[in-house]
Amino acid sequence: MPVPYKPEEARVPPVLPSPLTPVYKFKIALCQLSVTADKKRNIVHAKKAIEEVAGGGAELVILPEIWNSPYSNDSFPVYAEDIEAGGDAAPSYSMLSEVARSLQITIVGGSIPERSGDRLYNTCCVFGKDGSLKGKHRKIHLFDIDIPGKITFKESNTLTAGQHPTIVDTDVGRIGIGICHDICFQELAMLYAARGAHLICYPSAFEMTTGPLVWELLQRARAADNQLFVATCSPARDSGSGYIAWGHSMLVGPFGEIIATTEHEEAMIVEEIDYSQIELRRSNLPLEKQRRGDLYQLVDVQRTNSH
Ligand SMILES: NC(=O)CC(=O)C(=O)O
Repeated sequence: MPVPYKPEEARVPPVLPSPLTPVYKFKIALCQLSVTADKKRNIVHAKKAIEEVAGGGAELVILPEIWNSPYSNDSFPVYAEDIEAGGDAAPSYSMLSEVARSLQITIVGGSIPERSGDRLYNTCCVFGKDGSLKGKHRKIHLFDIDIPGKITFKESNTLTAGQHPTIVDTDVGRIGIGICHDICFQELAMLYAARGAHLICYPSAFEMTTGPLVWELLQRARAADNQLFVATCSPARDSGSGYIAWGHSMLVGPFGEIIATTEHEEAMIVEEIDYSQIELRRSNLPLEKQRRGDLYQLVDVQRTNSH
């Protein structure tokens, strides 16, 4: 006898009730920053950029992956900050907290190398309008790649992978966080959607081989498959650096449509997000109801384990 299909059973319900009404508009900013080997300059530069976009009305600001340091295994240990210690041990982290508080905005603080005991992580901190740390995402999927003649890079030579998905309730909606290579894993985005995310932010640094191939494709797929907003933010391209970023930071809507994008130079985008588009898309094309939970299921392993 086939098991009867009940769509409501296939859905992993959100952990928390959604904090927002379905209609909610605000401005998001993507700061595609130039990054140098001078950490102090990078911090001052990022602060200025955040002030500039907040002046343009941004209530949520996203920075790039590894914005305070060159993207290299040699640099990660040198530029790493002890986020738990804070203060002088974490100047990039402290600046973000302070500027979120003084400007009363939410910041998805890109990522920085984090030192915790004898381990290093690639870590994104999310700050609320009061400057408090709302969430900390350690990159779950490390970027190890070997395409001979094109790119060979192994983050796992120095970094340890994070162990937890990160979803944060903020004044500008429920936000799932991934860092760059995390975008390649659809299950993570599905999990965030199932937990009620309105937006997934991926601070990123795609490079010159993967960038032209899959960067736009992955962002649009994550947004369209899950019918939510996706925002990415890359460093600006520096052709003289050891790791050359693709750039092309992007905001994608729940139809998979590109709302705004940069080229590869330093650039700031300030653009409106309207969360009512999520409801509209989901009523136009109710993927959640059409999903065949009798044939396949998303398993939320950590929720399952903790219950
Ligand atoms: N920094 C990264 O994780 C880069 C990446 O994922 C890529 O494909 O490029």
